[in-house]
Amino acid sequence: MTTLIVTSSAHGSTREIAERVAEVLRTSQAVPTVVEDVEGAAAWLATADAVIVAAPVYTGSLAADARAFLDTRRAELADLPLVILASGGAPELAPPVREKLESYGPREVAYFRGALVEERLGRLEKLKLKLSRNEHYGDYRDWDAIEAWAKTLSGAGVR
Ligand SMILES: Cc1cc2nc3c(=O)[nH]c(=O)nc-3n(C[C@H](O)[C@H](O)[C@H](O)COP(=O)(O)O)c2cc1C
Repeated sequence: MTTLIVTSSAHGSTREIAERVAEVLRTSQAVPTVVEDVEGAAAWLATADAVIVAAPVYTGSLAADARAFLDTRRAELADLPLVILASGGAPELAPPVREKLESYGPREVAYFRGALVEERLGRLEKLKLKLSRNEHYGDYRDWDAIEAWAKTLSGAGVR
């Protein structure tokens, strides 16, 4: 039984969340877990017994590459327990984003605040942030909550 965590992470903070979830699954849940960037993840789908897609919200939508993965792999994902973990700067996941993510039929959509480090961003990204009123600079990742959530995943079919 292998769980595949598919991650999209332009600036690395979602990848670190995915790695922490994987560590909890492996060590305290004894679930063999692979973390793969979204570009290389399709090759692992055939060996996966459950899939977690971990991706950030950018300008009001899940990262485009993660959405493309969910769209193009919809048929394969329909046969597997699927969990979506979104991360973002806002305190809550915006309802339209949650609604869109629920449309992929996951067992669960989880949301955790991520990290937004000004020095890592380009000019255009900073401008987009300003325009979308998402300038929540800081590291808001709640590692205790992330680890506690990872321990509940067997309830969502991750074993
Ligand atoms: C250009 C840009 C747009 C963003 N838009 C949103 C948004 O609409 N909603 C939100 O909650 N967070 C938004 N964020 C914050 C990111 O989702 C957050 O910083 C996330 O942790 C980044 O993940 P990463 O380090 O894996 O790239 C945005 C960040 C950037 C750089």
